[in-house]
Amino acid sequence: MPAPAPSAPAATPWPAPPATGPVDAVVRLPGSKSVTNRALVLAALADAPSVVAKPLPARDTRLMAAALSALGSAVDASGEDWAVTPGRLRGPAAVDCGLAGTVMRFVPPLAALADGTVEFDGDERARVRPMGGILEALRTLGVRLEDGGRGTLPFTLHGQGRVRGGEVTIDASASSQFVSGLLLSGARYDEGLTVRHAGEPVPSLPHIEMTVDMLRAAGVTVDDTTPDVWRVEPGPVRARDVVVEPDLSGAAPFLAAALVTQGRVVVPDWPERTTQAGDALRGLLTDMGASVQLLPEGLEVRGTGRVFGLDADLHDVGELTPVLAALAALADGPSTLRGIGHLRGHETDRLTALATEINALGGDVTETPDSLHIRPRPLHGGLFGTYDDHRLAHVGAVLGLAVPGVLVEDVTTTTKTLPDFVGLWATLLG
Ligand SMILES: O=C(O)C1=C[C@@H](OP(=O)(O)O)[C@@H](O)[C@H](O)C1
Ligand SMILES: C=C(OP(=O)(O)O)C(=O)O
Repeated sequence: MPAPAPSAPAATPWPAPPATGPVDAVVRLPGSKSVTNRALVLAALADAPSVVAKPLPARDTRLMAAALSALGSAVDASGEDWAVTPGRLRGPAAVDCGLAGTVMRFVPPLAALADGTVEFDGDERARVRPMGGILEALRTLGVRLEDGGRGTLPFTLHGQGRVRGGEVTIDASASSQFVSGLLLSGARYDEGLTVRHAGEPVPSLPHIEMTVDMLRAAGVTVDDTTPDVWRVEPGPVRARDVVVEPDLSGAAPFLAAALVTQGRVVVPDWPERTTQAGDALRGLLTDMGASVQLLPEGLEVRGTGRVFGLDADLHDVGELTPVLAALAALADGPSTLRGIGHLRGHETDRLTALATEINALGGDVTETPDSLHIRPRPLHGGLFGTYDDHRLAHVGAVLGLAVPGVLVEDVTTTTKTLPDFVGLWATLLG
């Protein structure tokens, strides 16, 4: 087993800058994590070389590039666009998943096609993220795996160079990434793959739609006509150059700043149509009182002076919860964010982390197993814990716009999905 990364020395807390007036900024965001990591996996499985243009150059995507390189592809991630030349999938290899759900759920089904042993591990916190759906499915498909009976990282996978495929039934209520991961590699299994979900509803369905869309664009036949059943036919994955859309979920803290400061923020290149969960921000921020317009120059969000409380089911777009919770804590009225029990298996238990940290600044947040109730109260400064979670750092930054003295415990957690959050935040504030 590769040794887990040594724990980093304690970070120096980052003083979240208070806004001195309404923000008025154009914020250009790097590529979507979800699109980049799907594009990289598909490029490594493809029948010829391809280019992933405008990828996200951040920790999660660099870990994906490293994993695919370790398994036999040539991934040149040295430039602005990344070139992928697929190679014969092979072990022995060691895959560091970091804290990336996309790496820990998308790479094992691909590694099952490799010839040789592949060892998977990740950060300490990655070792408690749910993996059951992927590990059980691979075992059902005849892939030999050793996980010490834990059902989580670390584990060793013994690839045989091929997977017969067929049909698996899994419980994907903990993460849509179980389904996405299996579908992404399924066309390369001898008989293709049918994935059936049995259990509580699958979260983050737009992310599965993104997987299906990107597979179809690569020439794979996918049937998703029956709810909770997805079928990928066996066949080649066609090489195709992809231009990655900006990361719309990563836009959340910047757009939130427009509401908090009664300012204006424009995010260029916001796609007219997309499967990214972050697109739901248009409706959600409107519900919270913003004026939101898709203009030729990008998505424009203006604060109107009011921040309404929000009552919303975020089951499909859970990754937006942290920043919406920050806004809710600063709103004019109470909020209920529902359908988000699965966030307890994200980078950290986000429901407990959000309640604990907002309350530590004087807030009034209560959690149920799958929701947060947020009643705004005057907040005060203090240390805002980040739990290695990029989106918790975003929350500290948004609160810090309105509350003097917020210290974000470890702002470097943001490098999971943004190479330079602090720099972009400084641009935002002028
Ligand atoms: O497939 C993806 O790219 C993602 C799926 C979602 O995961 P869950 O279904 O585990 O929530 C989302 O929260 C995560 O940020 C990215
Ligand atoms: C849940 C998230 O990430 P991951 O891809 O690691 O699951 C997230 O980015 O909010």
